[in-house]
Formats: sequence, structure tokens, C-alpha cells
Amino acid sequence: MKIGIVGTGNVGSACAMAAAVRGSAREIVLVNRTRKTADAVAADIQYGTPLGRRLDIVAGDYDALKGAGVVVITSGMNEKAGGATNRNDPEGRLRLLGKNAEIYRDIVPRIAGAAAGAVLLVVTDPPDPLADITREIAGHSRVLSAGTFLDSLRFRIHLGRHFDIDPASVEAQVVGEHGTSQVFLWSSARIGGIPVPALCEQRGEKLEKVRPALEDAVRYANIAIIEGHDASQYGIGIASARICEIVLADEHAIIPIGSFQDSVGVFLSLPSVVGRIGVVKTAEPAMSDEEREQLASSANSIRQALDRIRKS
Ligand SMILES: NC(=O)c1ccc[n+]([C@@H]2O[C@H](COP(=O)([O-])OP(=O)(O)OC[C@H]3O[C@@H](n4cnc5c(N)ncnc54)[C@H](O)[C@@H]3O)[C@@H](O)[C@H]2O)c1
Repeated sequence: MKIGIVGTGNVGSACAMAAAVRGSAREIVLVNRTRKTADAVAADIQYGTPLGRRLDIVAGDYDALKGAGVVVITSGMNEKAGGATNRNDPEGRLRLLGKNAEIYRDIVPRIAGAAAGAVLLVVTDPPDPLADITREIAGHSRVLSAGTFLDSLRFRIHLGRHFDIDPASVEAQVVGEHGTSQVFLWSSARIGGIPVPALCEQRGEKLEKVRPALEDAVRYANIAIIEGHDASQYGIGIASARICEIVLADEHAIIPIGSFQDSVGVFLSLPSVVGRIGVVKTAEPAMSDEEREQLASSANSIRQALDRIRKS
């Protein structure tokens, strides 16, 4: 049970830390452009491991990824460095695609060559079109975009806060792009089996009044974090570690996550059964007409961003 993590900046280090603390694997290998950084992160985390489950965490070159069941790719420019922190910019994280696609064209052949049997989990922004590029280069379909798994957790947190309920008991999903065009499935959001719109009514609230602020808090959560702390890293670290666990244990858990959708020709997130081969099956959730239209428009945003860099 081995996890590879490529890139040991803020996000890669947080993924490693979360996987170590959660006991997600027996072995973690860290690969970074600057080996010294990967060595340092591995050593730092290793010193805490006698307090948890047995773990070997080491740094290595790409060939050390051999035998990994899953490789988390976090290399690339982040939102702050790439100027993607303006809430009024509809492009959002898609602004980072040109630069990060260049980096992916360089590193994915090496990752896919070394970790031939692994599921590749794309975390770098924007993860959906980068997963497309990864799939093309790797030549197989065991590719996931971290997608809206984290956005869905954020949605559950904010709904839990609003209704004063443990977010673990909130069922709610964000689908589509991990970006500004993401789609909130209000029509199927439930707490204790009660639809969220009905819960609002019970409290004398109008859903249309609750929606904008709550959606903005989720859609721009990364920007709010970056305004206080330079990079968003810990939430995605925990979310990525959980995805690795699902893959390594072939759990067949169902979570919102990005995979290639034949029907629209791009990667985007839908609730999906995840196991050792990546996405085993995608479920089409119940959606209102409005949500369905938003999902089509989200697919368009991703497609247009890919078209722009393929033409350039
Ligand atoms: N999917 C998500 O939910 C999510 C959440 C937070 C951040 N992110 C994204 O994760 C990525 C990493 O963010 P970060 O804060 O860790 O950035 P960072 O600047 O801290 O780290 C960048 C990493 O990329 C590597 N890198 C940079 N240029 C490279 C190149 N040319 N070749 C090989 N490696 C290179 C660096 O060595 C470093 O390991 C960003 O794209 C960020 O936007 C995604």
C-alpha cells in the first residue's frame, strides 16, 4: 500500500501530512523538482510516525514511484502566484491552465512511466482540464481529478453551520468544475432525510435568500483562505488522503470526484463509485432543470479552456 506524492510545496506537504496522520498507507514516496525539499518534508513527518501506524515516508526520484497504487500530483503554480484570486474573474483557476499544462507535459510522462499501474490523482489547479491532459499523456483512464470533493465538503460545512448540525450528517454535493462554474445541488441536499429547501421553509427562511452568500463562501473559499494564509492546503490535503484510501482499499465508496465524461467530452465531477481502478461507475444525480443547465455550462467552460490552450 504505497502512495506517491509529486510536488512538495504547500499542498503536497499537506497531502503527505494528512496521509501520515490518517494512516492512509504503509509507504509514502515524495518526489519534488528540488530533491532537498522532498528530503526535508519526508524527514520532518517521519519523526512523528512512531506515534501512529507503521509508516515509511521517503523522498525519491520519479523511479521511486514504482509500485504505488495511487500518485497524487500537486506540482504547479498556485492561485496566489498565478493571479487567480479575484472573485470577479469568471475564469478563476482556469487562468492557471497554460502554465500548469506546460509543467504537466514535462512531468506526467515521467510519472506514468514509473508508476505504470497507479491511479493518477490530479490536484494541481485547474484539476479538470489538467486531468484531461494527464489522461492523454498517460494513455490510460486511471486518472482522477480531485474535482469537487473538497467543494462538497465545504458545502456540507457551511450548511451544517447554517442549521447548527454536524456536517458529517449533512448530505450535499457540488458537481461540475472545481472552479467558478461549479454547480450546487440544492434540490437533493438533505439533513436527516429532510430536503434543505424544506428545512429553510420550516425556519421561515427563503432558500433564495440563503443561497447566494452560502454559495459564495464555498465557491471562493480558496480565496478567503489565501487572503489570510497565502495558500489553501490543509483541506485538500485531508480530502486527497481520503481519496487515496478509497483507491488503495478498493472501497467502492461513492463521492463527488472528477473523471472523464464521455457525454460531454471533458473531465468534470459527478458522484462516482471509486476503487482501485479509479472511477468504477458514475451516477447521474437527480437534478432540477436549472442545475442541469448549469452543469452543461460548467462542461462548456472546461471545454473552452482546453480548446484555448490546444490552439495556442
Ligand atoms: N484541487 C484543489 O482543491 C487544490 C487546492 C489547493 C491548491 N491547489 C493547487 O495545487 C497546486 C500547488 O499549490 P501549492 O500551494 O502547493 O504551490 P507551491 O508553490 O507551494 O508548490 C508548487 C510545487 O510545484 C512544483 N513545481 C513548480 N514548478 C514546477 C516545474 N516547472 N516542474 C516541476 N515541479 C514544479 C514545486 O517544486 C512545488 O513542489 C496549485 O496549482 C494550487 O492552485 C489545488
